[in-house]
Amino acid sequence: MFKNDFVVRKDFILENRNCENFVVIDARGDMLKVGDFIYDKAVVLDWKEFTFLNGQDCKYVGLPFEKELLLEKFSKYGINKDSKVLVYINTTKNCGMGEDGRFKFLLNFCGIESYILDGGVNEVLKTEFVKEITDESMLQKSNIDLESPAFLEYEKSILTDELLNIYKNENVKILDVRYEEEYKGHIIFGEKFGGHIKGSMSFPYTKMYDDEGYLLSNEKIESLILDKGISKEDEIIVYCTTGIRASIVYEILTMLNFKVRLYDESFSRWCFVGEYEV
Ligand SMILES: O=S(=O)([O-])[S-]
Repeated sequence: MFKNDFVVRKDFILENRNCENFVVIDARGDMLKVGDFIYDKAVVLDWKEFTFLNGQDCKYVGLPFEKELLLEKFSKYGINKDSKVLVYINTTKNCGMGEDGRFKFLLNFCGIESYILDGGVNEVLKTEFVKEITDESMLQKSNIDLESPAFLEYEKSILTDELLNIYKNENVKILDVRYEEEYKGHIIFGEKFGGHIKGSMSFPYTKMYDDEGYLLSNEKIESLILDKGISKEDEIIVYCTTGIRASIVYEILTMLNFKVRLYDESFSRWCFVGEYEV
């Protein structure tokens, strides 16, 4: 079992259910469909609403908006600085893509206390506080913002220009966390080319989970990273296609005290400007 104060299971829901400032996000967003079950008091959110998506040749695509704007967007859903937020998605077995990590990343950035539900929807179902989406009117489409600029946040993220300067350094370890077939050249999510950043190593985010979609233990995940020849002194850069899968890897490796930054412009942008290989 993965142990961290910010990775919780169903008991956390039961303990906090009646707290006024407790908000549960179902991060499946636009992927939800009729017949799905959600936590009965869940706020359904889609990561795209909180992410810059409108850059030419994918420039800055995947970066968050600036903090004040994110706070304004979250506040429309009853989430503010005093909230205690739990995020869940489908387990990886059912195609969860790390959206829980993405929201945690964004909420941390805004200074909002946030937690990831290990086991995702499985754990929600165990609480029995669920409701079924019975018709289309219960589904909402996310409000995509194509006007606001990206926030170029350097502390947790690395931008393309810096990565171009350091990606060949020996102590910089770049992890491609997409599916292995994408690393090997298969295009699933529309990047310009197949393949991976030259010199990067494949570490599909799904490796962090067991068959039921629960995170492996701290020791197991740590040894998967150490086995790649990466130490706690190395600088790790994680990337995927738009920064979603990489966000959950970023969050978990940060909890394990690795030095990690997120390349959220991702392989989509790298294809236009950087060296790649198949
Ligand atoms: O998860 S993703 O951003 O690579 S589509």
